[in-house]
Formats: sequence, C-alpha cells, structure tokens
Amino acid sequence: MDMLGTADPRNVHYIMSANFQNFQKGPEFKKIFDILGDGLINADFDLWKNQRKIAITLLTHQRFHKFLVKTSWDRVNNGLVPFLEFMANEGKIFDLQDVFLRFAFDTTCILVTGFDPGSLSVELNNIAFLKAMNDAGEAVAVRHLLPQSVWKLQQWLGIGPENKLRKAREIIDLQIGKYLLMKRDELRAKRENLKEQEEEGVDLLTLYMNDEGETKTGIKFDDKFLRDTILTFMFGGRDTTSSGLTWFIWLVVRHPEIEKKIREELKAIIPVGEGEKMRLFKADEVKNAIYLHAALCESLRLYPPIPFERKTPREPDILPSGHRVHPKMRVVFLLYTMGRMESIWGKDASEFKPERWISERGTVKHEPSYKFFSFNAGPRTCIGKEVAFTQMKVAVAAVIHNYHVEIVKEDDPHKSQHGSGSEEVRVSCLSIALLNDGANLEKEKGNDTIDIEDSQFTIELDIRYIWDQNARFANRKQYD
Ligand code: HEM
Repeated sequence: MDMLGTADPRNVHYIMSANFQNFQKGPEFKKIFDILGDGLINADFDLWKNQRKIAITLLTHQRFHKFLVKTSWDRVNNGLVPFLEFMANEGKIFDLQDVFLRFAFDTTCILVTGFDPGSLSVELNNIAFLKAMNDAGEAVAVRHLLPQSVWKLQQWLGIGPENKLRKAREIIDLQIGKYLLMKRDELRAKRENLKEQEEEGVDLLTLYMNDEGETKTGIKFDDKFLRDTILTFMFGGRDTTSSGLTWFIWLVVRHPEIEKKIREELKAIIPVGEGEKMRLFKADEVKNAIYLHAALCESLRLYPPIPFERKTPREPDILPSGHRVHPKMRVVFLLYTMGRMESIWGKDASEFKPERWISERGTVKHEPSYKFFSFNAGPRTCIGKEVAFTQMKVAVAAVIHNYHVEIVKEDDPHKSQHGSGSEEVRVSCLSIALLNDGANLEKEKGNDTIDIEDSQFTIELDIRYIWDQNARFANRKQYD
C-alpha cells in the first residue's frame, strides 16, 4: 500500500523525462503483465531500448504506412460500414462499444499479423481469440487492484479471473502460433515474387521476419520474441483505440453543434460535383482535418483510454512537488484526473471543447505531453499514436458523415465504471440506434406476384440480408 498518486504535470515531466533513468516499470509491473512476456510494454533498460528502436523503425517504414492506409480504409469499408448499413436498414439498436472493440481487434490484428480474425460481422459471432483477449485484459486490470498475494492465491486455486487468464493464455498462444506458421508459409510462397512484394504495403510481422535488426541489436527474433511482440502490439493498440472511438462518438452525439462542425469540415473535403451519396474518406483526405483532429484530442483528454499509469523509483528521490519517493513505493499517475483539472486546462476543464486545440492561426495547438498525458510522455511515449489517429479519423469520418447516431438507452457511464465489472460498463454505456440519413431503403416486407404453372399467387416477401465477406450484401428473397 506504499503508493503515491500524482496528477502534477511537474512530477510527470520529472519522472517521465528529466529523471527518466531513475524510474522504471519494475518487477511488480512485469508480474502483473506477465502475459506479455518480455514485450516492449513490459521491458526496462537495454531490453526496452533495443526493442523500441526496432519497433519505431518498422512502424515508420514506408511499406507499413502503405499497409496502414490500406487496412484502415478496408476495415471501415468492408467491416464497419456494412455492419452499420445493415443495422440502419433494419432499424436495430446495438451496443456500439462492442462494435468498436471488434473493429479495433480486427484492424489491429491485420496490421500486426496480416491476418483477419473476422470478429466484426452482422452476426457478432463469438470468436475464441477475441474472448481470450477480453478475459486477459480483465484479469490484468483486476491484478492492479488486488494485493499480489490474493491474485496469486486465486491462481493457485484456479478460480476467478486468474482461471480465465490461464485459459485465455492457452488460446492466445495457440492462435499466435498458428499465425507464425501461416506467415512463414506465406513468405516462402511470396519469395518467388519479390518484385511485386517491393511495391506492396506489409504488416509488422512480415517486416519483423525480414528485418536485419536481429543482427544489429543482438535480439533474437525467435518464436518467443515474435509471440511477445505480436501480443504487445495487440494489447497496446486494441482496447485503447476502441475506447477512444467509443467515447468520441458518445461525446459528439451529445454535442450536436460540434457534430455539425465536423460534418461541415468533412463536406468541404469532398470534391465539388460528387453529389450526396454515401461517402467514405481515405486516410490522406482526413489527415489534415483540423477540427476533427482537435475533437479527437479533446475526447482523449477527457477520457484517456489508459486512465492511470505507474512507475517505481530505483533510488530514493524527491519529486518537484516536494514528495519523497523510494524503491519500495509505487508512483501512480492519474491521467483521468489530469484531463479534468482546472489548474491544467482552465475553468472550462470539464467541457468538451475542441476549440481549445485550435490556435489563432487555425492550426492544431501543440500541448506538451506532460500536460496532455493520454499517450504518455518522454522516451516511453506511445509509439502507436499516428497509427491510432489514422484509424480513428477514417472510422469516425465514415460514421459522422453517413449516419445519424442516437443514444437510446443511457445509464450513467461514470457511475457504472465503479460498478462490479467491465461487462456492465460495456453494456450500459452505449446502446444506440442508427438511422440512415435519407437512404432510399428497399422494403423489407411487401407483396409480390409470381406465376406458378399459369396460376397466380400473391405471396408475402420476407427479404433477409445475408452477410457476405466479398460482396457487401447479398439480398436473398425468400419465398415461404
Ligand atoms: C488512442 C489510442 C492509444 C492511446 C491513448 C495509447 C496510449 C499509450 C500509453 C499511455 C502508453 C504508455 C503505457 C505504459 O507505459 O504503461 C502507450 C504505450 C505504448 N503504446 Fe499506445 N496508445 C494508443 C494506441 C496504440 C496503438 C494503435 C499501438 C500499436 C500500433 C500502440 C502501441 C504502444 C506500445 C508498443 C507502447 C509501449 C511503448 C514503450 O513502452 O516504449 N498504442 N500507449
């Protein structure tokens, strides 16, 4: 229980940047996140430094950037939008948080491994890998709240979240093992087509498997390293992006004047003469959408997907706030609190106000990371920030431009965060109905006349929309 909680930007700057060397994630953090093995999020010192160097080189590789642009568009066009289209046409109410979680899960998995787990479809199927990731995330969250002896006991007895985590780990390891085998086969087959490959965008796993970082850094890219790396990126990118998307839509829907401004900005991007039809936006088109970017930052300020972080001092130290810390102590940063403090953001700190991110010249205002701490600060700043913004912009532009989202059932999400479990939050936060703006819908039920051996029958039509991976929708008329 020896813990210091801080929401002071001076302390953040000191620990995360100025005296970075004296503050580590530490062995306790590694135990809590043991499922990530020696992956980047878990590592400290040289192991962390070398891994980070490689990860940044590959994430900023031109071929990964191509793949990111292509995948962000593809998952919106062939995953999110067909789902929303179906729900809008059917007038169905659904849980948007679950949909964004599946969207981010599929997108992140494709970006990292090149393979699509296919969790976002009209049926919202149960996918073992998705469930395993959810269970693992939940168990890790619970570990932060309990003394180690308690969750270790649960582990030993095989009960509670620890039991779920054990099973989840088996499924995750099996799935990643399959991906590694599939990728090796794929690369072997592609080797004959090297020229074509040069032109293509590629996933991170392909880049890791082809990289010479192994010899330069001394890190061996064996199956254990690749497994830890895949899982680290999936953990780092999935829940964060989906949480960011969900809170963003929740905030925008509750602020129609802001929604209108985003729509106007998006409309201005569309070339004159394109008309009023359904329109999706490519990453390059929304890259410089200032107001949209500002609104996303504002939403991430108020609802940081990672609401707290922790560090452990290596040597006793005195923080700029005057507090003494020592190696047996945990320093906990309260990101959620920092996003709402008047001393940091001014009197209107609790308001959703994208304008605060726009300078007088109309550009995005830079806020130092020890103040806008949602992506961490200093040498351990999130390396997926650009990946996240690219995905989020393409996704929310598609939703806001083409649909009207309505919250039809709303419990207080702040209240339910203190409830008994994450499922409660997930279910209660967002139940929404989608109405397709002015779409000319085919009738779902109706009458038709057909000839059967010269006799005429009038029959009832029941048109079902069948999900199809390749064609967006196949309309099947079923005669009963
Ligand atoms: C809105 C989206 C995101 C937010 C708010 C976010 C936030 C953060 C934060 C706060 C950390 C520091 C965590 C810690 O040190 O304990 C972090 C680290 C990290 N993030 Fe993100 N992240 C986002 C998206 C992503 C994505 C899409 C990826 C992967 C493509 C990613 C990969 C990572 C990795 C690998 C680290 C560890 C970096 C290191 O320790 O050197 N993140 N992120």
